Amino acid sequence: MEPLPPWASSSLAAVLATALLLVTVLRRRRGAATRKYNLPPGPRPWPVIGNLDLIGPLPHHSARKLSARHGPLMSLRLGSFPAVVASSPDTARFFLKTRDLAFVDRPRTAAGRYTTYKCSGLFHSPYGAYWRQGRKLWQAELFNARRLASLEHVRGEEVRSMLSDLRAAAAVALRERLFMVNLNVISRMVLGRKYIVDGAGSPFTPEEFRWLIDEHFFLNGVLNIGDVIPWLSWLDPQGYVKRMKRSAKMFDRFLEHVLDEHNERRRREGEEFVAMDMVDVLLELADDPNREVPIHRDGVKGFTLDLIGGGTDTSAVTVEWAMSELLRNPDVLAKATEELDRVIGRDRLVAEEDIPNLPYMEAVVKETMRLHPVAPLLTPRLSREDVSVGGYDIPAGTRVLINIWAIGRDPAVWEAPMEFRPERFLGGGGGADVKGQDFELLPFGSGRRICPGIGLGLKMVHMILANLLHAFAWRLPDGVAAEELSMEETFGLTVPRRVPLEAVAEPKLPAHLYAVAVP
Ligand code: HEM
Repeated sequence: MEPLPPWASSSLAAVLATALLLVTVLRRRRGAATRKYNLPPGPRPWPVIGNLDLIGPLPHHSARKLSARHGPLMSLRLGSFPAVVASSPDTARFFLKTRDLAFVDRPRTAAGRYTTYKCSGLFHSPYGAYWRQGRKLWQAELFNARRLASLEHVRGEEVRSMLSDLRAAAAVALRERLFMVNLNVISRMVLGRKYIVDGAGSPFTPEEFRWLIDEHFFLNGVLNIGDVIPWLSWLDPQGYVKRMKRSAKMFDRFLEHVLDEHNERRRREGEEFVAMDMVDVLLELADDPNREVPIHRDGVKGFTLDLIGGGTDTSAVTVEWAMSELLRNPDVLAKATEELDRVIGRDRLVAEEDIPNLPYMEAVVKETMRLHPVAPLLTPRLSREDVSVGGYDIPAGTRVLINIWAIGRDPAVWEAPMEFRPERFLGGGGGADVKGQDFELLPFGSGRRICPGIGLGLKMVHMILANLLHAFAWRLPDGVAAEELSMEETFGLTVPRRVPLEAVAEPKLPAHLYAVAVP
């Protein structure tokens, strides 16, 4: 047996070893277990831990290696639960389109229970009337085209503010800037102001708030042993549940403060009240007595957390990967810059309405999402019923992982897949799209659970990346050769670079374009 992966502490390893021994002995006594289902091929599982020993710190890499041996539809056992991994466009299509409804549920996790009000946001919500209503409301009320357009000035102002800050810096660690610009945009769109910067009246200092957000992201991305081996959950061997309860309590204090402030304005303004941000909209929706399923205060807080969680890290991580690839591929960087000079000129910044006129930039974003999807295994689905495919059975209760990272690097699907070549998306209609219809490129997922923030996410990534390239000439710091730039990843709720990218930015536009007055 291989050594246990890093998620296993030594006390946990001792508990598991004892349990493993017991279960093995009991099994021998009972005789070989009868196999009811004809599962897809996969590695033989151990009692108790299943195949957890084969999952390393980068699960999408481990799964790809295993799939190369067992095939594009592979069985695994994750602790107590059966799982399948799809790693070809055809198998992805089967789960996300052909039988989407059978695989639309989510596994229950401690993070959903403790960090988002017993799964009252969309992300962790089980399939059912509450989730269906939530999706409709996101589409119709929060992310409709009119609302997104009406908040364009917020995105523009915050991007400008980031450019202004960058102008004062020489070598920059981009990640923090990218995280902050996205958080500021989301805060203003969702909460009405930038609580992390402008903490006035907030229960936390900006530093505490920043810590809280990091903790929330971290805890939503961990592999919590109690989720896969439920009878060990009472032990909380990694201490994650304790941390989840603590951060949830702190976040709740913050969200209560936000909701109180919003309700206070509604009371004060009475008939004159107009919803200014998404929390206002959510509170109005929660007040509607004709809702199919009531939205309680916890629901408003759960959706708000989803908006902050979904909208911050995803776009920041994508832009950091794009900048890394561009700095490693100077010819691609030169072509993207040339397009910006030609289409925008040097006397203004890039606006959202310019994006459709920048096909090379769009191709750079697609190519980044092919090689560096922020959620390489999408987010786990759960089968709601027994399903058969290609002569194999997938029992109800199976976790489904779609390895879009492996699909993006499959030589059977992509020519020279390891090369960063945006040109593959040019000509002939732009090649595959990212909106869930082309199963070789699924950075936002597909089907009923497709990312509901796709419109905002794409706007943010394009606006930030295009303006970074337009406003500055970029290079790696002295002594760092392009071909030596590390492209290692680290796994969590998203998959960012292991080592944050550092680069040197030299302003190239007239000084007045960097001047801002942001509220
Ligand atoms: C570059 C930006 C983004 C990327 C790459 C991305 C990617 C994803 C992916 C892969 C999923 C899982 C889809 C599936 O299981 O099939 C997802 C779900 C989700 N995303 Fe995004 N996302 C982005 C931006 C956003 C934004 C801006 C928001 C909201 C402000 C958001 C909110 C959500 C939510 C709430 C879900 C869960 C939906 C559900 O389970 O019904 N995302 N996203």
